[in-house]
Amino acid sequence: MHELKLMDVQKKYKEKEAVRQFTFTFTNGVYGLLGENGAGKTTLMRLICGILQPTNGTITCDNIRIAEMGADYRRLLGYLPQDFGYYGEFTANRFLNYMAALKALPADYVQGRIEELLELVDLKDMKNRKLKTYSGGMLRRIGIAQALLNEPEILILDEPTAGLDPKERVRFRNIISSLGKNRIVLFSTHIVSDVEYIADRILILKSGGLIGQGTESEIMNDVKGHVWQCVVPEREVQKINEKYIVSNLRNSGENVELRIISEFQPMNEAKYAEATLEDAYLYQMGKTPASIGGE
Ligand SMILES: Nc1ncnc2c1ncn2[C@@H]1O[C@H](COP(=O)(O)OP(=O)(O)OP(=O)(O)O)[C@@H](O)[C@H]1O
Repeated sequence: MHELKLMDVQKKYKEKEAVRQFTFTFTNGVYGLLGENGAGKTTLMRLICGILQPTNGTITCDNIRIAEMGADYRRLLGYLPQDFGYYGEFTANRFLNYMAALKALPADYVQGRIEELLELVDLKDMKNRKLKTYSGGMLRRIGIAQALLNEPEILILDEPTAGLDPKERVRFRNIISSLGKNRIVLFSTHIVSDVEYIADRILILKSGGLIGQGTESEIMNDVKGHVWQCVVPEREVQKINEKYIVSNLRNSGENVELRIISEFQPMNEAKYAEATLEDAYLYQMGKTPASIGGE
């Protein structure tokens, strides 16, 4: 088992601070990195993969700086970039063989490994079809398969669910869950339900800073008692929206049913409601970025 440690990691692009004071230690398990577009997820992942160098701070694997480990670190790593490129004219089988050659994997190992991976991502029957005929979900699954060719112990997946339909999301979740048992799996998303159930720990990134982290129940605990439901006339909605975090809003005749996140009862008629992970995320997003660290 490896220990991947980020200590006070900062990445600046000229004046833009894309990642700030990021401190966290990863060990085996599935980590869901949640944040809106532009939060710094891709930058953080590229730093972890050694494609970008931090402006400040250190990234170590088992107490050795990853920059010093070079090829030894790359051997541990599997990466699915957000803008994962593929050749439409290649069949899945040919593409995986090509990627295996780029990774300089031994030929006698490759064919068996490709068969295993095609089985894992449920594309065995499609292996001789050209990638240009694949759906978005199938391409993402082939992307995961190529990242797994070298049996990585650290697997980084940048927005692996982008563009997937609900059925494909479920399939993806099942694949990820099975992978987290004996490696570090870090995947990013801006969709709360992607991290539900499958991430052992959730990391919430806002403006480059880690504003919250924990298991799903730890993250939910923070918002418990702060979620309220009430029905108000439509004309009051705008005022409430300006004052509180409104996590949901549903028209009901002349009135509107609101779900409000607030540490205090927002109005006398407001009733306490059961919190969801979406509420917890919005509650955390209300906080300002500051490094809170974590194990
Ligand atoms: N090469 C670059 N030069 C300058 N600014 C950059 C560069 N790459 C990213 N940024 C900026 O850094 C911030 C973080 O970007 P990043 O791509 O890491 O976020 P993200 O959370 O992955 O977002 P998305 O999901 O939209 O890709 C953004 O404000 C982005 O505009």
